[in-house]
Amino acid sequence: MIKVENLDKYFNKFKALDKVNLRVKRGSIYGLVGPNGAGKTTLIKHLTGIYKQDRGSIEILGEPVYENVNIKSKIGYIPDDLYFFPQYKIKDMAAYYRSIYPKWNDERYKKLNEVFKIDENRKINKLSKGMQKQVSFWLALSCMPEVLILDEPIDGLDPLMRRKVWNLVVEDVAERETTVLVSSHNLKELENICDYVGIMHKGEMLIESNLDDLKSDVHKIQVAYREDFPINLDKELEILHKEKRGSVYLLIVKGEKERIISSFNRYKPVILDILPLSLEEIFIYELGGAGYEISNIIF
Ligand SMILES: Nc1ncnc2c1ncn2[C@@H]1O[C@H](COP(=O)(O)OP(=O)(O)OP(=O)(O)O)[C@@H](O)[C@H]1O
Repeated sequence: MIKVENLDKYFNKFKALDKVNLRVKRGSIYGLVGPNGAGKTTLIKHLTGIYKQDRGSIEILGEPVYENVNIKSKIGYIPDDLYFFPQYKIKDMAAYYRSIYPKWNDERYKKLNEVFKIDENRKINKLSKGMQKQVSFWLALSCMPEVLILDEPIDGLDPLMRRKVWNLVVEDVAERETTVLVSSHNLKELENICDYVGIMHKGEMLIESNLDDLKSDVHKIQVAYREDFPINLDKELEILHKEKRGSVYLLIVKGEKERIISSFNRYKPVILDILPLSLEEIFIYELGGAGYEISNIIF
């Protein structure tokens, strides 16, 4: 559905995207994460046909996006820096969208007014930042997009509205098989809705994976032994992080869960707990492996 291959982008001599690959399946939700300046917005601007790549290819629904009006009309896009025409009321902007998006749906527009309870006669530039974000969702979803591309979409929304918006997105995916790519720094919320995750760093795609696979490959372990920590375990296991808190060791270990448990059990621990890793912890650990300074961050 969305396919990016070996995408390079330069801003003058600065390489903002370096051989980026990305695949998003139809009807799935893909979370794009990465530290500030990683290249998420630059990548998104290629997916929406705003930027032209220097190298590589970008296809949506099997076609290149750049200067492709047909494909662009099937994409709903919420940028991080919203733009509305000055002086436009919501209903004017709706009329504009109606004129350029062939699948615009008036019934849906009216229905969504029950969620986004804002008078359509209000001037958009006079609304608060969060209300403008609501309007952008209202309009984007009324276009009945096949692909929804969201750049920091919940920024500025209150907690209740964030939930409502995520519900709408998930409903859209379930009912219409909409394909969603969303960039966000809110990893807790992404974790609840994403099927796939791509972690970017310094213009590269560090990891692209199914969220469940990503989570089942790394484990957080609390373990205590009567004696010292068995040194053999340091060799047997792929230990990514180890610290001592009182008599308990806290470790991040990569590998198959059953094998890890049996290794720890061989040395008869007095405490052994395996805890799931959150997306936030995976993000921090993976970036640490890529040279991002994480020494002041405690797992
Ligand atoms: N138009 C531009 N001209 C020059 N450099 C740019 C331009 N747009 C982005 N960059 C640079 O490209 C890099 C990636 O920026 P980008 O906005 O894609 O990051 P991001 O991952 O979206 O960051 P954030 O999480 O802070 O929004 C940054 O170093 C940025 O300074």
